[in-house]
Amino acid sequence: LAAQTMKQPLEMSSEVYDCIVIGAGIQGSCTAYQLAKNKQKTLLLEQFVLPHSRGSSHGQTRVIRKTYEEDFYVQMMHESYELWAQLEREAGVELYRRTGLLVMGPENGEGFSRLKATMQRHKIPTVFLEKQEFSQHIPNVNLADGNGALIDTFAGVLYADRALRAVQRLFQSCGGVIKDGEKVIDIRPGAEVTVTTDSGVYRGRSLVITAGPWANTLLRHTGLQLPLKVVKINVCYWKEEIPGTYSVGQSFPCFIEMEPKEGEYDIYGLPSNEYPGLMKVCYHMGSETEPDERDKQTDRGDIDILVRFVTRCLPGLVPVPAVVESCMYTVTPDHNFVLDSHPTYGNIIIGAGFSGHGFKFGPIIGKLLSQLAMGQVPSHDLSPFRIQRFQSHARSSL
Ligand SMILES: Cc1cc2nc3c(=O)[nH]c(=O)nc-3n(C[C@H](O)[C@H](O)[C@H](O)COP(=O)(O)OP(=O)(O)OC[C@H]3O[C@@H](n4cnc5c(N)ncnc54)[C@H](O)[C@@H]3O)c2cc1C
Ligand SMILES: O=C(O)[C@@H]1CCCCN1
Repeated sequence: LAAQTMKQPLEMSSEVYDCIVIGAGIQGSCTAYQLAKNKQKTLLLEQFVLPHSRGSSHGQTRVIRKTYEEDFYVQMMHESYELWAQLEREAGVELYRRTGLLVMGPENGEGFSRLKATMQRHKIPTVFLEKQEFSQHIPNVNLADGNGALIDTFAGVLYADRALRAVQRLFQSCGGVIKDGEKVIDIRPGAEVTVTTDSGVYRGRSLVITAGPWANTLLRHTGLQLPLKVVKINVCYWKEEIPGTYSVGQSFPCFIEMEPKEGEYDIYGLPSNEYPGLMKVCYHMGSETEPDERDKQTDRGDIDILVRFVTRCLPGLVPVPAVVESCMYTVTPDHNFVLDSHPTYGNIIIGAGFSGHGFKFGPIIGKLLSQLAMGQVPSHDLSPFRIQRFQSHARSSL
């Protein structure tokens, strides 16, 4: 009996991978695919059995847009759109549906003005709507007094779950190995990084950590902690009084309401599509949570804000959420991503802190992290995403 219950030592695989990627969310899966495409022998490790709904990449839809205030995001999105189209061709599935994105925000506010200026500077196809023509273009939406409105005409919806599956399949078809249901429990840095899971030991010449809400849990093994806040998002679906009013079929766009009230975060919505008769409208922030105990977080303050917004602005919806699902954001202090090598170990690459807006960048982030892992010069300027910025932030606030 004693022999039966005795734990076997974990076996070290004789194989040395060019790269090991931890975390098979959208960022890790896209990175692994780029590496395999570049003939790198790549292992993708995932703690849960795939597919799962415990991280940040599950659910049927995400917004894709170029509507950003910052030039660097617009520049990355130019290429990301091309890479999504390439993925659609390679996988033979539709991943993007063009719907347009309506942005409403305080007309003379800083954020909305900056957004308008960036759109014009980059010549993004945009329609600027005057107050008096708004309801003719966008029926069943009340534009708040003092708000301006614009439409990014190439924005739309990404089919998220389908995209994740497609990328993982493409990775495997290039010879990549996925081991799911294997949780990484230790990382030993070195010229060859040793990664221990609950069922095996693996070695890689480089390591990419794309662990979403668990980034800091893993980084602890490397002596690094980032200022990341994990929040639970209540993903709310609202019933249409008349089914189809806000649907993709009726060409209703995605929308963002910037800063609905001073001190509040954005509210955004996607046309009804995945659940016929239900429209997704969410608050762009949530309450802090432990990633392993997400559903212990039961704060509904965000839902109260949404009920007020829906009542005021979307009169064709029943102002009580009909379905509430859960997801998590991993938020940095400036809401910009972390895309960098580890400050001490150059062959450990980190993709983290996607702050609730990273899905649309998946393919370009995959390309950039794979370039870092292969020791190449990244093809976009990564200075806004450096870990170093947090140190100067801390110092300047002293
Ligand atoms: C409600 C909601 C709405 C959003 N809307 C949009 C949108 O409209 N547009 C947009 O662009 N973005 C949007 N986002 C953001 C986007 O979905 C995320 O930025 C993106 O999914 C982050 O992906 P990730 O791969 O970093 O994280 P994750 O998907 O969480 O992947 C990390 C993976 O690492 C695994 N892992 C962690 N620890 C270990 C370990 N020890 N061993 C093995 N595996 C491990 C996890 O299980 C997980 O699968 C939204 C997010 C949410 C939650
Ligand atoms: O990334 C996006 O586009 C969505 C909508 C706006 C808020 C963040 N999430």
